[in-house]
Amino acid sequence: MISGGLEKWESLSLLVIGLDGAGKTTLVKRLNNIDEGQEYYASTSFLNIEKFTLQNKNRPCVIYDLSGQGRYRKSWRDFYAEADGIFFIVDSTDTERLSIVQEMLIQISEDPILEGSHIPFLIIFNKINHPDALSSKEIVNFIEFNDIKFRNQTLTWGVEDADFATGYKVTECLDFFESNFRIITPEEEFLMREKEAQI
Ligand SMILES: Nc1nc2c(ncn2[C@@H]2O[C@H](COP(=O)(O)OP(=O)(O)OP(=O)(O)O)[C@@H](O)[C@H]2O)c(=O)[nH]1
Ligand SMILES: [Mg+2]
Repeated sequence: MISGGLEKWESLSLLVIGLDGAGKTTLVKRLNNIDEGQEYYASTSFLNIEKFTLQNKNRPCVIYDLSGQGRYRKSWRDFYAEADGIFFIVDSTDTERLSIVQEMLIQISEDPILEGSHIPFLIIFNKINHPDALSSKEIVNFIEFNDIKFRNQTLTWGVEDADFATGYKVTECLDFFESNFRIITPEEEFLMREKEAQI
């Protein structure tokens, strides 16, 4: 049965965060190349909003590309509640700031706004083709990813390496989002309410 809930399906929100210089805007630019004719309708120094279309299901998506500069990082959380998925981009060559990356990820995994949330949260090790890049395995170990995952056990965590400058693994990153985002349909909501009433 087609439900009224489909309206919400029409546009998904993808939040892209990570330290300054990680490659967030590069990803957004690349998405626009992939999907020509995208309308650009807002950009400020803190927030760059673009539209693109998820290829597999032809579903429109709004991407929120936030600035990663220190003074803006506290404002990332203002966008968590509305996000259908989050990409956290890491510069794999920026070994000196991996401890800051770890700190930011710990904060996110403990953030009450994301408590109980099931949205996909993909950590992307970008610039992987650069000669100075650490391997994804090395970064996973350094940031103690298992410990981070343990702090929030409902989010749909994932890791991926990528190289947005060349387009390597862009599709895989989007596939992770597309396969794991989840919107509760009115039918599911109805069933959940029924279950609650029975308890
Ligand atoms: N070698 C290499 N360089 C990349 C890659 N992705 C991005 N860059 C470069 O890294 C620099 C920073 O990229 P941006 O996309 O502007 O970084 P950002 O995450 O948007 O940074 P802020 O907006 O400051 O938070 C640019 O010079 C990019 O060209 C990559 O995969 N490989
Ligand atoms: Mg940027």
